[in-house]
Amino acid sequence: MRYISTRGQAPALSFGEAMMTGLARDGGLYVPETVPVLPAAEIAALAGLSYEETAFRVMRPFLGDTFTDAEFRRLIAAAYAGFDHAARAPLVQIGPNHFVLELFHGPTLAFKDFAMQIIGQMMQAALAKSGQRITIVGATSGDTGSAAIEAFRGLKNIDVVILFPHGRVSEVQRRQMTTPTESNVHALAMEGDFDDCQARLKDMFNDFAFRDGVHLAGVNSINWARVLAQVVYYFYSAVALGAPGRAVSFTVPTGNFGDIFAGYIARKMGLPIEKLVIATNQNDILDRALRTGDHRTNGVKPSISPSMDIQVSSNFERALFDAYGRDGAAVAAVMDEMKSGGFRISQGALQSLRETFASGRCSEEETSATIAATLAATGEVLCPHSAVAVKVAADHLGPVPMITLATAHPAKFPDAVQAACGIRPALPPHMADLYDRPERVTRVPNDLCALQALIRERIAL
Ligand SMILES: Cc1ncc(COP(=O)(O)O)c(C=O)c1O
Ligand SMILES: N[C@@H](CCOP(=O)(O)O)C(=O)O
Repeated sequence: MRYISTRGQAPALSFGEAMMTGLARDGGLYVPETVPVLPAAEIAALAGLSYEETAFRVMRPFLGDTFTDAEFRRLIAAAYAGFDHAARAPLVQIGPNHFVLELFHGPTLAFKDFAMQIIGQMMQAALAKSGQRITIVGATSGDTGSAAIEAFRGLKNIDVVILFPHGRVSEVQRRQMTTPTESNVHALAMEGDFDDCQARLKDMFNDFAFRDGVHLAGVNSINWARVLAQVVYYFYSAVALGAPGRAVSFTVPTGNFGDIFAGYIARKMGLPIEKLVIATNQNDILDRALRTGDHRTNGVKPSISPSMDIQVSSNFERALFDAYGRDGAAVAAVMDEMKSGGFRISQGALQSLRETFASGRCSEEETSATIAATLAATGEVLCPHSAVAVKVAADHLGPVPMITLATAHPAKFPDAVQAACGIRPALPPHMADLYDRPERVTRVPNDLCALQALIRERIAL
């Protein structure tokens, strides 16, 4: 199994190399050269298996010889041992043909734990073999950062530096990143929005002297391994509802397009997914792009679903790569246009995207109303991101079961949830004293040189 860049100018890599490399050296994203298809009988055989065994069978074909089977099983067991629900990702029915997949039972209460916990295990195993030391730099709109810190805190051979947009994450998210006491954790509150944080992160990857000097690694969904680990729960939930004998659709609250792209990979692997519905908040570039073909930013507007306050969705590039017939030069050209605000998707590419994806947008008022209505009708308390998806899913219900991804625990966004439905969700016991813990954070400008200097100084400590 080899991985190639969406821009066609970087060397093909093995799984292990792609995981440790992050962004391709031509600025593109790694994708599998070919996606392995699971025969229907193998998908049917997933029925009734544990989440861990499902993860082994779904991810194994992508790994090549990076880990032995026994080693990989051990890493998976360790990754999911800290989840507080036996099912790991339970399905809850909220309507006649509508199910919510709860992805917030991991240690930091967001879906990011599903991938970050296994990446943490895999990277540590790889580093134990190579003896290398790395600097992970991550950009976050709130959830990736805390999940990464949780997965890598206290490790001797890894520093984890997280850039988050100052004032644009919830208080719980911020405290999750600023209260860990381990000296290898560095939380940086940057001026600007998430798109600025992600742009500076990509600048760091594209500065080879810096990248090689600090042994830069990435755990954002830039990293193919992140996307792969998220493919598992599409299989796990669809099979629970009758796949491969019965098709399903998914609605996914979308920001950086990593989660829904994992669903796209599951579909390419043979999982019968009728539609993948992109659900956006008022930062609706992807909904506009799919409806009109015009992929153009109009500025990030802060919302009550802050983790989705994104206009430059990194993984959309991976979808465009397929939609443009895997033509790296064409992808590089549209990504170049993106630097000046946007581009028009070609008719052929748009048609191809529409075969798999549908989309919808949810306003702030609709988000709050959905939290209240879902609680009243079902007893389920949704976080604002999950509510965005439930609203959009409701507009796309059809004959096949709809699975809507609930991506974060409502207690991460207590103010928005309380304002919407009157209930202030409590943090679980392991985080009960979060508001009492001292914070450690550095304010930083949106300036590449200043960031690089600070990171060099920190990792020299
Ligand atoms: C709670 C929550 N929901 C949804 C999303 C969107 O996911 P993605 O960026 O993979 O599209 C994010 C951030 O990524 C998130 O933190
Ligand atoms: N919403 C995300 C943004 C980063 O996404 P990633 O999947 O690329 O890590 C967050 O919570 O940080």
